[in-house]
Amino acid sequence: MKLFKEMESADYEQVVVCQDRASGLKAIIAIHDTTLGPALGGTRMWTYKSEEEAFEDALRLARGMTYKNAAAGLNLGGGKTVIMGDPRTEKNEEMFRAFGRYIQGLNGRYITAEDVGTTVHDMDMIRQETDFVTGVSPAFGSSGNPSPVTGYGVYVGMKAAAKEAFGTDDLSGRTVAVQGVGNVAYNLCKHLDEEGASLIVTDIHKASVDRAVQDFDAKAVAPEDIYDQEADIFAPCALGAVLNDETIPRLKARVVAGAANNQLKEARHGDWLFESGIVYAPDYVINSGGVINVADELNGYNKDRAMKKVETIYDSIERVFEIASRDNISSQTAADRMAEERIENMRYSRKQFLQNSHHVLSRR
Ligand SMILES: NC(=O)c1ccc[n+]([C@@H]2O[C@H](COP(=O)([O-])OP(=O)(O)OC[C@H]3O[C@@H](n4cnc5c(N)ncnc54)[C@H](O)[C@@H]3O)[C@@H](O)[C@H]2O)c1
Ligand SMILES: CC(C)C[C@H](N)C(=O)O
Repeated sequence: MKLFKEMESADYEQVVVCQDRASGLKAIIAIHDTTLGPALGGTRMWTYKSEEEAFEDALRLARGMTYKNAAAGLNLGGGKTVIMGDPRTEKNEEMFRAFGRYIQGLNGRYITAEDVGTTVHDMDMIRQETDFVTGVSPAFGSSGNPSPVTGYGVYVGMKAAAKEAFGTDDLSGRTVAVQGVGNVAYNLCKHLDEEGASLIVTDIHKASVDRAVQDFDAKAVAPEDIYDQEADIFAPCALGAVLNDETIPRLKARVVAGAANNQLKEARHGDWLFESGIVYAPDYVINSGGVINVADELNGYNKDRAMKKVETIYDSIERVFEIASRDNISSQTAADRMAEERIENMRYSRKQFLQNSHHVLSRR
């Protein structure tokens, strides 16, 4: 990979490579854009096949956070970290503390939180070395694990997408096929089950599938078969790039609405969904509940305030569909326009020099 060329292509600001031999830390912090404020985005720990794959993931996810935070109306830019390693076997306290020190060295340009492979406990270790971490234990006055709130936000956004497709946001009697029943999707399934939806689930970990079958009377299918299910809604809640040349023709669902980041393999797959009449809830809009929740910590966490803001995901999804139908463009392009417009407007309105500018972190 030609790093500078890649950074130039989407105008990334900074990439920080962190290495600590004693703990085994190998981390890449990617900061995409800080026009709106410090870059907030989680830390993913994953067994990447190569360094190149890790860099690509960090860059893509960081850019996604810029759009997510902008579309959610947060005064935050976008960034993300990936740690190379197996989250089940290669974690240790020293690793997260070394990582925390690197974050502290960025002096507030980047704030972290959970993502796939990291937990509240990991954030607590990072917190020992830096002020710039969210999603730590509630005992510290923090919001804790963001996944239940992300799951609730996806549920709220799914209702808005259902309204667009079926004329009603009532999910009772609907069938939802869920790919990956991990932290977020388990919580999503809980809300769907309570509303009376039927669930079809899959996961590469049998224990996760068994839990959903037992708790929600879900039907289990093999990971490869999830795209072919007779369902009203397909909810991708595992990893990215699952909407692609091979899978889109297999979908029977009228709605795609799920938690995973970077669901479209390429931008043209969003156009394809649009042309096929499939209502797609753009990933970074529908899955913004977690970041909305942890961002509230920067003002001193208030759960009611955070949840009220999470409810606005319904309106944001509706707004995206309005723009899409007004301009005859895909929902993904509409969401991008909405986010880019906000960033450009703020870039303009913040152009005056101020000696003591009001910074989100100055309230901490
Ligand atoms: N946790 C959050 O608050 C949050 C916020 C926004 C977005 N997201 C995104 O949502 C997704 C899920 O996050 P999570 O925190 O629930 O992670 P998680 O690791 O708890 O859950 C992901 C699940 O997907 C399963 N999985 C992986 N590959 C699969 C495959 N090919 N087929 C079927 N199942 C597969 C895993 O076994 C796991 O159970 C990720 O893409 C994440 O980036 C999470
Ligand atoms: C809670 C977060 C700051 C990040 C979350 N993993 C996301 O992708 O939105």
